Amino acid sequence: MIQFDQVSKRYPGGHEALNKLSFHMPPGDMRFLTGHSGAGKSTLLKLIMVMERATSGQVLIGGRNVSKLPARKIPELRRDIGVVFQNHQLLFDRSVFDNVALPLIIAGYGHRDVGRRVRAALDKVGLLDKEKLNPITLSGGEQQRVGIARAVVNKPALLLADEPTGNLDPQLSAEIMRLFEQFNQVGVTVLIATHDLSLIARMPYKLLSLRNGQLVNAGGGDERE
Ligand SMILES: Nc1ncnc2c1ncn2[C@@H]1O[C@H](COP(=O)(O)OP(=O)(O)OP(=O)(O)O)[C@@H](O)[C@H]1O
Repeated sequence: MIQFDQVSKRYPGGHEALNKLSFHMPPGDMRFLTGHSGAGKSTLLKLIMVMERATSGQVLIGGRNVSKLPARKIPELRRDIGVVFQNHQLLFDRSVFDNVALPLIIAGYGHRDVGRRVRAALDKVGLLDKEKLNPITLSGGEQQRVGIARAVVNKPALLLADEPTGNLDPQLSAEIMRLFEQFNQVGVTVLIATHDLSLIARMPYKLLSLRNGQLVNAGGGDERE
């Protein structure tokens, strides 16, 4: 599903954020991406979403080499990738329903399909009864669940998350992780960048650990094994 071959990323200004990174994550896998602040976690996720381009090496997503993907093909790729951010980036001038519906409306789904899919996504994250509310009235954990519903409403094969529990207490963080596990159990490939080592210590998933732009567990194995 995700394959990096000797991928380096140098930002303008000369900083090398990633250095000859190689790993393979098969479809249906769930992994945590860890590393110190500035290690390159967000850069790695941005290369998968083609928000940034590799300076050298190849990034393959679902067998497609996205390093050279023409700009006009990027929206099609992104439709198959759900993304969850730490600050969830919800729009506070519209309802929970409308926030979750946004990716479907952009993709051109009809009214009936939108309603069906949005309610299915809200049901999965336990927020079906909150669809009419403005997300500003929800708790931090609930807002993050709206963000997750929006990320999965398109039924993406790949779900990426960048510090999705950064603002949440340990109990809410564990609930959010359980949601990611549920999506993984139905076949979604899941990659979660996190600083929260205590949260993931008891979870049975492999780590991709970065240090200064390099994998410290090269080959994609689990450094805890
Ligand atoms: N647009 C950019 N221009 C220049 N340098 C950048 C840019 N984005 C990131 N960097 C640099 O690349 C390195 C890796 O950054 P990145 O955001 O990938 O790290 P991270 O592991 O996600 O860190 P954090 O946990 O703090 O979010 C850092 O040194 C950062 O300053």
